[in-house]
Amino acid sequence: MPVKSNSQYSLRLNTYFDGKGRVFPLLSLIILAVFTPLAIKNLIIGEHALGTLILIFVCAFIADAHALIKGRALPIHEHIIATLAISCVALSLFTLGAGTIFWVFPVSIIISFAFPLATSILFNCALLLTATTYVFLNYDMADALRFFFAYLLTACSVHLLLKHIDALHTLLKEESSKDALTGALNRRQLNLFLKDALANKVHYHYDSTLIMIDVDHFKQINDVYGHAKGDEVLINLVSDIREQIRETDLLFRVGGEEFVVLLPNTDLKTAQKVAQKLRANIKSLALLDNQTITVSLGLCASADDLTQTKWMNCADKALYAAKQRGRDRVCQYNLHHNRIEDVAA
Ligand SMILES: Nc1nc2c(ncn2[C@@H]2O[C@H](COP(=O)(O)OP(=O)(O)OP(=O)(O)O)[C@@H](O)[C@H]2O)c(=O)[nH]1
Repeated sequence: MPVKSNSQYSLRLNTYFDGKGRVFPLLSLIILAVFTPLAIKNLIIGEHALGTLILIFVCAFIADAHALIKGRALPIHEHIIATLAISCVALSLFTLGAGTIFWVFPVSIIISFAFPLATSILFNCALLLTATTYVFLNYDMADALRFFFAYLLTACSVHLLLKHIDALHTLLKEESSKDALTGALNRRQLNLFLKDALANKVHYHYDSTLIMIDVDHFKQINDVYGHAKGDEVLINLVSDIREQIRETDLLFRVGGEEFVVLLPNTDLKTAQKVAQKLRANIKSLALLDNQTITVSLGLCASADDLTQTKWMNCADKALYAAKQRGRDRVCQYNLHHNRIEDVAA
């Protein structure tokens, strides 16, 4: 199994772990500080079942938070933790009485903040039904309805707030991953994906190839047609490259008119064909009225003992050679012989 094979549109987003996951460890500290003394108090006053249940809930929450911080799989399923939380509230209501009803609200908020949406809705409904039933059985219908709507209002407000935070988080993550002009991925993303590609090579022997692309004489295009036209050329170039490559290939903008295409699980031979196809296609595009646009390309395939920096440097050297040898061509860095070779058209 490769480490990652994300399409560039999915990026490396995981809202639950990136967004709510950040709240989870902090929440676990608050839970530890508030609920541990409460559990001990219950054990001291003889409410052993309740005290023990609260302690189990705290331990389960801390165990998951710890795993999350360490980047490991969560040892306790979220449904178990949410069930423990609701059981604590239900047991305290039915053993200690109505005064403990106030715990319903923080527990509802903890469930909403800590767990994914489906779990949050499911367990909030369960908590709402349990607590409303308690109020109805011990008071009257009017109080039960009052409680029902107060809870509903709280849960819906928290849900709306979280939805808004999630949307902002996703937007922020997308914006910080992409180049604002062309929408190609940025250099930060490149470093992450290079790391994955090299790990795939070492652990699973999957070859990946880097293609570095630089527009020829781009300064001249800016000088003759203006900066705005230059921008338009870059935007069209990116959308054309995207059309030519596979969904799983990744396109990055690493400089003004310099781009990198990372072809995961692709050997050098296939990458040579892709590079020549990109070069020929860009040349055939009518991006400017009276002038053909050409690009130079440098290739380098992954290897076991390669670092990210060396990989980029070798592709860059191949690109530089393509420029030196007359532009509008593809060169590759041969890591076995440490030399740069022309790639036949
Ligand atoms: N329109 C536009 N131009 C940019 C952008 N970023 C960088 N440039 C321009 O790209 C040009 C790059 O010029 P050079 O590095 O000299 O390279 P070149 O003219 O393409 O020449 P070779 O690469 O040697 O073929 C510079 O004039 C930069 O101002 C951008 O976002 N938009």
